[in-house]
Amino acid sequence: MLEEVKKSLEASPIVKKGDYNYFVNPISDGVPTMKPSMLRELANVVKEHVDMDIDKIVAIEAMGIHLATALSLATDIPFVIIRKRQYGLEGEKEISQKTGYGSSKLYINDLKEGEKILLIDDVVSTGGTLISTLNALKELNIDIKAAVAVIEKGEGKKLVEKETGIPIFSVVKLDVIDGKVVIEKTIAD
Ligand SMILES: O=P(O)(O)OC[C@H]1O[C@H](OP(=O)(O)OP(=O)(O)O)[C@H](O)[C@@H]1O
Ligand code: HPA
Repeated sequence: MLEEVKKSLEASPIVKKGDYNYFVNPISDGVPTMKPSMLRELANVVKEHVDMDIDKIVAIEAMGIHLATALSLATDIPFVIIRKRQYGLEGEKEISQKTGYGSSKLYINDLKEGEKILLIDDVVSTGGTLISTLNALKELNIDIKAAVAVIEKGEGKKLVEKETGIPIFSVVKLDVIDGKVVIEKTIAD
């Protein structure tokens, strides 16, 4: 199980973004090409391990979108996207997002108080994105039933859990060591 995912991650090229070692992979970048079998397996793993008694899947642009789409098709649960584009719709909430290599704004729309959601993104690294997003969702009184970062890189997941009190489900834990992706564990181990 997850052999294809592990192989693909271990083959990831590493590029520098300043001092940050950024791995490039179909799950986190759509580059190189994503195989449907790998995307399907990831959606099924999340579906099997996470409580799907929710009203909506919520994805973070950009690289949560294909994961949310696959999960939505596997579960018939609708999804909404936290966008990097501002619409100015009534009730829109702006978030400031900071990663290990950049920052931007995110915009939450179409989530109602008390709605049961699963938040999904591709990677948790420094934890900056999930901390600001989960805290904003909490301020909106959204009922966060689960939070998923398919790939856990480094130690940021623990920080997110400490800062938000929300457990993060991840499928693969990895790090970049000596210019290579090293898999530390997967949910199947
Ligand atoms: O834990 P962190 O250090 O915050 O890193 C994780 C975030 O970094 C990436 O987003 P990014 O905004 O770079 O790009 P994307 O538009 O390609 O998803 C990734 O998709 C996560 O959202
Ligand atoms: N690779 C891909 N996506 C990411 C990374 C990375 O190293 N860090 C945060 N998002």
